Amino acid sequence: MNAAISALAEDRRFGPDDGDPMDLIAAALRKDGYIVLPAPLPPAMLAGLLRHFRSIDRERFRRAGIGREEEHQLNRFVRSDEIFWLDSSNPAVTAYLSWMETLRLGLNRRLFLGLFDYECHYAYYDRGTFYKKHLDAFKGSTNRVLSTVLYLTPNWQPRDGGELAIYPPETNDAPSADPFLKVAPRFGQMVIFLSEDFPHEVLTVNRPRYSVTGWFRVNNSLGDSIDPAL
Ligand SMILES: O=C(O)CCC(=O)C(=O)O
Ligand SMILES: [Fe+2]
Repeated sequence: MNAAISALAEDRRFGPDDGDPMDLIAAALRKDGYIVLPAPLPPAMLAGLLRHFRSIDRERFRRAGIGREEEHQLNRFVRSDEIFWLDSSNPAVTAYLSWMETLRLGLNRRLFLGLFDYECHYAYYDRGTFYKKHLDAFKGSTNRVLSTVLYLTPNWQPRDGGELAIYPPETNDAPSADPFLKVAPRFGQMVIFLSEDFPHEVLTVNRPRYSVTGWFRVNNSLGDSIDPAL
């Protein structure tokens, strides 16, 4: 990854209303297509999110599927996490969504991405679960532009597994390569990457893993069809 940004990110916490960090995030996305931010959010927001996450009954989480709504299917060989879609009914989530909204506007201003909205869910990976190598978006067939993952696993240790392995964009010359980066799902760490460009994989988890996964989307509405669905 971009060494300068990584060093700066280690150094201090990023806040989107901090002019500079927003420039750095935009510059990294433009140049590399991804960025890892070790601790962008205030500790109180992280604590509030984890408290909310843990307060939700496991029965309210759904087995995650793959594919878009109409062809939504469960495939436990591909992914075995459970998810809970978020709305703004909880104060910690509202604070998080408002932080992401500031980021959305800042990135639009700098990168002209035309990001239209942000959708996100909690993801719970129990011991033994994983998400095999996949792309979050296929060119031309989705409105997901940027993927974000915020990790909320307290006291994560390397033996706990569940790293996010990120692969280089696939080309015809090099259809499959090794991952070039493994992101630790360490409490408070966030990764942002171009949804269409980077195949990625959640390695097998050895201890319950908590995260918030989300996507900035563009609005592809044409005529009568509203996409994203409201
Ligand atoms: O939790 C992660 O590290 C990535 C999750 C993911 O790839 C997804 O939900 O699409
Ligand atoms: Fe993904």
